[in-house]
Amino acid sequence: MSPRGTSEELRVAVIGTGRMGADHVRRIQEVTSGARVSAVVDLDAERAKTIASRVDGCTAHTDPAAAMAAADVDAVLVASPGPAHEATLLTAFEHGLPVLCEKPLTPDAASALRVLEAECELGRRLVQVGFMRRYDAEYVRLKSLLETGQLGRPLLLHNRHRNVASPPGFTSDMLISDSVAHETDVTRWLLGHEIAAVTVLRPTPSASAPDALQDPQFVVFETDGGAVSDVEIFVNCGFGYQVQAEVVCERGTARIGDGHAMVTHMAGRWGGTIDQDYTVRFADAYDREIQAWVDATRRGEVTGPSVWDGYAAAAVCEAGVRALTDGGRVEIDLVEKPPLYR
Ligand SMILES: NC(=O)c1ccc[n+]([C@@H]2O[C@H](COP(=O)([O-])OP(=O)(O)OC[C@H]3O[C@@H](n4cnc5c(N)ncnc54)[C@H](O)[C@@H]3O)[C@@H](O)[C@H]2O)c1
Ligand SMILES: O[C@H]1[C@H](O)[C@@H](O)[C@H](O)[C@@H](O)[C@H]1O
Repeated sequence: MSPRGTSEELRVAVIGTGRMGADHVRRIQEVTSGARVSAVVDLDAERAKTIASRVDGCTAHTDPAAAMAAADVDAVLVASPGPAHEATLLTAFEHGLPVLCEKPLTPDAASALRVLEAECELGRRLVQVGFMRRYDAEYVRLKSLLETGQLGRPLLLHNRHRNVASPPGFTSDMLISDSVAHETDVTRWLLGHEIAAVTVLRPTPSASAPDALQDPQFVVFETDGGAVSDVEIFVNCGFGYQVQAEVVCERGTARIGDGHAMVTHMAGRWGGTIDQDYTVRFADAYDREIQAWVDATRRGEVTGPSVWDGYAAAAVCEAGVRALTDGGRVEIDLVEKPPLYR
């Protein structure tokens, strides 16, 4: 039963129908069971209308609050840009609507903390944050292996995060706040530690990077559990979308993301293909993430990455941007974890 109690299927309002939002509309309609899109919202009215016209009975809006007030909306999927998330989340709280909020929860620690305080005020979780790597089969296997304890204590985590090319308007700060946001969550989730300090090294930028973009960057996290996690972020690597992780433990190592699913031998060469973007590399993870959210919401539960995870990631990214700008090592000071998230 849906939370508003009127429909067997979860009726979802998708807010922001750009690249991710449009893909999630398709996913909910064609892949996910137990849900349908009943409303879409975009500041661009034409865009909202075009996406709505693909779905029977779906209404188009330009104002998120109007969509959330509609009687045929049980839950909200937020896929607008990060700076718009706080206002939408607070409105969803007023209506008691469960939310799947694309990363980042919000772009900075202060706004993330306001969302956290508002959810604590409600006294129950409503939000799952879209850190979809937690639903990727390879990451899940790596996490399961670490949990068996066979490899011993994790000492180091090496992450590589490469995009073919950065979109227009992508800034040096965004390599951290938009891209490394994923590795802040992966580090916290895989190791079960909070990130206590961050340092960012700046190699000479690639000639392929657009003007003035500091690309690549090398980010080093120190965790409160004594581990070190490093991230190569390179968003104009040109050749493919690559996300890799290797954990070095006391008694062995484990590595994912080599993309060796199929190896071909032909014309004097051997090798395979490399995915070109996240919609392909993480397609299965998005499918599982949205299905898990729909299933939990229909049971009246909230699972997955929480507002606390979103807040911690925002605080680490903010410190990372400061480390990039000012140089040196920046410590992260989180508020005490509220009981709602323990
Ligand atoms: N999990 C992932 O791997 C992943 C991948 C890409 C993007 N994202 C996240 O998804 C979100 C959207 O990214 P995108 O690449 O689709 O962006 P986009 O720019 O393609 O689309 C954003 C859309 O939101 C609309 N919009 C802007 N402000 C709005 C508001 N206040 N209310 C309603 N609509 C509004 C814009 O008109 C646009 O159509 C971001 O938070 C981004 O970080 C996550
Ligand atoms: O917003 C996108 C998205 O989060 C992708 O998963 C990541 O690889 C990109 O670097 C980022 O710009």
